[in-house]
Amino acid sequence: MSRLLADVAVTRGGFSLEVALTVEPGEVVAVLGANGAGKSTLLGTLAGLYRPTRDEVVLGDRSLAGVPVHRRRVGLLSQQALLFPHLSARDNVAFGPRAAGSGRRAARGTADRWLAMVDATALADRRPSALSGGQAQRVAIARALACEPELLLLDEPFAALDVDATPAVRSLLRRVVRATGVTTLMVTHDVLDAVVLADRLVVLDAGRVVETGPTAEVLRRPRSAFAARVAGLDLVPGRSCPEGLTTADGMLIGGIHPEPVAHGEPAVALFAPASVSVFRDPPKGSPRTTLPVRLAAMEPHGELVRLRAAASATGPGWIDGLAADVTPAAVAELGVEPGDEVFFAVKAAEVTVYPAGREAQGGSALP
Ligand SMILES: Nc1ncnc2c1ncn2[C@@H]1O[C@H](COP(=O)(O)OP(=O)(O)OP(=O)(O)O)[C@@H](O)[C@H]1O
Repeated sequence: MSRLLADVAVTRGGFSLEVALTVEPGEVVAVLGANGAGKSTLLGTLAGLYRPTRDEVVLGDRSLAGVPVHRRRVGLLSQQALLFPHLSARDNVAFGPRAAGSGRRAARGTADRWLAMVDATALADRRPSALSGGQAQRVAIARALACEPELLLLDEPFAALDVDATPAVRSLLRRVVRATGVTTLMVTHDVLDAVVLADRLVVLDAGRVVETGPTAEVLRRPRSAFAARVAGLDLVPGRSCPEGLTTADGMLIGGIHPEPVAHGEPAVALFAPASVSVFRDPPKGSPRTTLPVRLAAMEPHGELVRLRAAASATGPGWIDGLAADVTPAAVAELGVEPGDEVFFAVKAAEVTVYPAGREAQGGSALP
């Protein structure tokens, strides 16, 4: 098992990525971030596909600076299985061991072991055109691992699969990654991938790391707006104050401090959308924090309806994306629809205020 130590900088067109990260031996780290945050660029840089301006990458005891793609011992699995169409599943998996110098029989033996590992023994003689998307991706997993990579890079490995195939391939990938103990970095848009597979999350925003931590910790206590959205929580950035948190534009969000935080320090207020009440008029005499919002969208969310807020033209930008989960009956009673101006209200007892993470302080998550 190998540790990955990476400190890379790369530019693509007008975009710049600067990321330092460590993946411990055998650890699975998921990289999350909005579209265009630089996730694929990071993976491609580690795979050796781009020429970085800073290239300090150490895998195990080897520096990968300037090492070409095929000598890195890095396996890359992308959305599409990208199998060689003219080769059987077995020969696809045997291709890497053959290229690394194994004899034909030995490489086929290796391929058969890996196909068994991904429950694809029965598919060994099939060409890719005779495989379903999920079957092809299982073969692609076997092919990536048959090269015995020291680092496995997964670029949205389930994104091209249909919803029925995804859970089985996801749990299979979890099983083989854990069984092999291969150090793994995975890009995903799906929080479920992160929850099922990843020990730790790294959140990218505009080419920089804005948050990192153990998966459960980041989802329970996100410190960046993106991680909060992924975790299904509302997050308001600001600075800690005795009553809760003050936003950059001076609004007070009443909340409790479950752990000591120095007043005036960068902090985030977190609350669950289900604890937000929605009103057409500002509730009078209420001890709640009341936020004027414009309704951007309404969508089903389990038994509830999720109302998504957009900042009004004159209101603060941090309101954008806040959510309230209310019952269908409440929506009918309110008679609201997208575009309406309404009020979100939340009680101080439902809001927790945490110090903002060190990584987040340099990022865009804070004012
Ligand atoms: N071939 C290219 N030439 C120039 N710029 C590029 C190229 N590919 C990507 N970029 C830019 O690099 C930035 C990061 O792209 P990247 O694909 O790494 O983001 P991402 O986080 O993987 O996004 P997504 O979630 O949409 O896949 C984007 O702003 C994009 O416009």
